[in-house]
Amino acid sequence: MPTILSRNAVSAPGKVLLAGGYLVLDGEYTGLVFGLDARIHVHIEPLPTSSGVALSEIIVKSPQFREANWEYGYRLTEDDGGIAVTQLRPSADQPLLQNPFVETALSYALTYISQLVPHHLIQPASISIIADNDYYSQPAKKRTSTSRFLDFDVPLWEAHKTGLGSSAALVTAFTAALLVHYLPRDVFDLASKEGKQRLHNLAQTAHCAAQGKVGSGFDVASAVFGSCLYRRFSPSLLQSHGEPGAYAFSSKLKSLVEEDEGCKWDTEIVKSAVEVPKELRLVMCDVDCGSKTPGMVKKVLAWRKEKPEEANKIWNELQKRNEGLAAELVRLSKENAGDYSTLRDCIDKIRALIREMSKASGVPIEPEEQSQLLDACSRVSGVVGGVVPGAGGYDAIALLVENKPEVIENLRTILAGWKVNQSVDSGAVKIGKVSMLGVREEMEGVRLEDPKIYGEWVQRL
Ligand SMILES: Nc1ncnc2c1ncn2[C@@H]1O[C@H](COP(=O)(O)OP(=O)(O)OP(=O)(O)O)[C@@H](O)[C@H]1O
Ligand SMILES: C[C@@](O)(CCOP(=O)(O)O)CC(=O)O
Repeated sequence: MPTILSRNAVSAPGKVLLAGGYLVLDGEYTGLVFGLDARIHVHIEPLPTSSGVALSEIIVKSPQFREANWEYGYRLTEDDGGIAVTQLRPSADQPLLQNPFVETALSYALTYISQLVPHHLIQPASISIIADNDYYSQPAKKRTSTSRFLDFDVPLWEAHKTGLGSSAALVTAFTAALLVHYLPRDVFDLASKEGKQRLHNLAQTAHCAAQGKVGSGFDVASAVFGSCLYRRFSPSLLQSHGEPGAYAFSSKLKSLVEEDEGCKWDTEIVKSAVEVPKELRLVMCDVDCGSKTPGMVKKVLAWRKEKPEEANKIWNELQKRNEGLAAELVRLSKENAGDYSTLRDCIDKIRALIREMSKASGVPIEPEEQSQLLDACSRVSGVVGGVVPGAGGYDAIALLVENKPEVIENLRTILAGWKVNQSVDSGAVKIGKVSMLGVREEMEGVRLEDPKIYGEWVQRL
């Protein structure tokens, strides 16, 4: 039996953008983002060459899902082009199922690593991705399981994602696991401020490349740093580093990660501005309808470009109310006042402005059906209030509630029979069920994990 030299495991939290959706795309504004205690975990261990794999091969799998195995060959390219990653076909008769987030994160991380250690030290590895259950609406048959990590027993593309930011948490944890695995601690230390900053820069760059667009990056920032008040980086930072295999890509990526001259990241992360009083908790509810966020973003930005005065008046007022919400949460955390009337008023004013933006832009950010759901929840004793998080639409609601079992139970009763009707373009009506997720806010960002917690999910070689 080959000796396993070293195992490493890292996890990164999911996210909820409680305030600042759309505004956070513009560096003039901020977003209030909370990390969640639903994490994406990545376990990595050496793949002994005695297991019959090629000298430069990395195997990635998501054992909770079917057909979720990806095998990659990797090689150093010429002209400083970095590490080229090629997905290997398991067998001639099997289709090649790609995972752009895994493949891109692998290529970017190995390219950066190859700048810091000799190529021959980048040995074969086996990587397992394991997700906490709330990232996907688990099918009823799996609901009763007491296992911390469910076997979803479906391919990934059949899993209903719940909007907790799986790709951002995945790319962050995956990138961190590779850096921890291949770099000595005196070169990269995940626990250090510098280490987290370099991870942030690399994960943001890889995540944007994998998704093919440069969003605000709030989700990767909260995956790295945890709950924070977030101001985005300048999109121009990611305009000139090229792609793996291109001339000098490797040096450009290293400069971007290590913030050499001309590559300074202007992201602002303020942790102290974000707290939830210990008497309250965040409750996330998944609505299994679904809105197309990219289309909504495009339409809102088009409205702002066409009517800048109208839009900026709403956005500037929203920014003030969002800052007020964050400040009230911090005040309540310090004073333990127990009087949530001001907090409820902050939430109500933010919702009114979001509805005004919905009407002005013609985008259903807080559609009537979601307003009715939020109002019904807010009438439950102990519920302070709630919003449509992030881009809004029909996907989800986020509530701030008193952390008492009876409040959660009363809320669950209201939600059990609730249906959200979403009119779709064809005129049909999609009916969405509402389910309360088990997640709550968590302040901590990316962290090392004890590999033992994965038990049978990591098949020992
Ligand atoms: N457990 C997993 N294992 C491997 N890849 C995963 C896993 N979970 C998510 N992914 C990858 O992330 C992609 C989802 O990213 P996408 O940008 O579509 O949604 P998202 O906004 O990140 O998701 P969410 O709905 O969780 O907020 C999946 O298509 C898959 O490639
Ligand atoms: C609309 C936007 O501001 C937030 C989207 O948030 P979410 O993916 O709906 O949680 C887009 C972005 O910030 O990238």
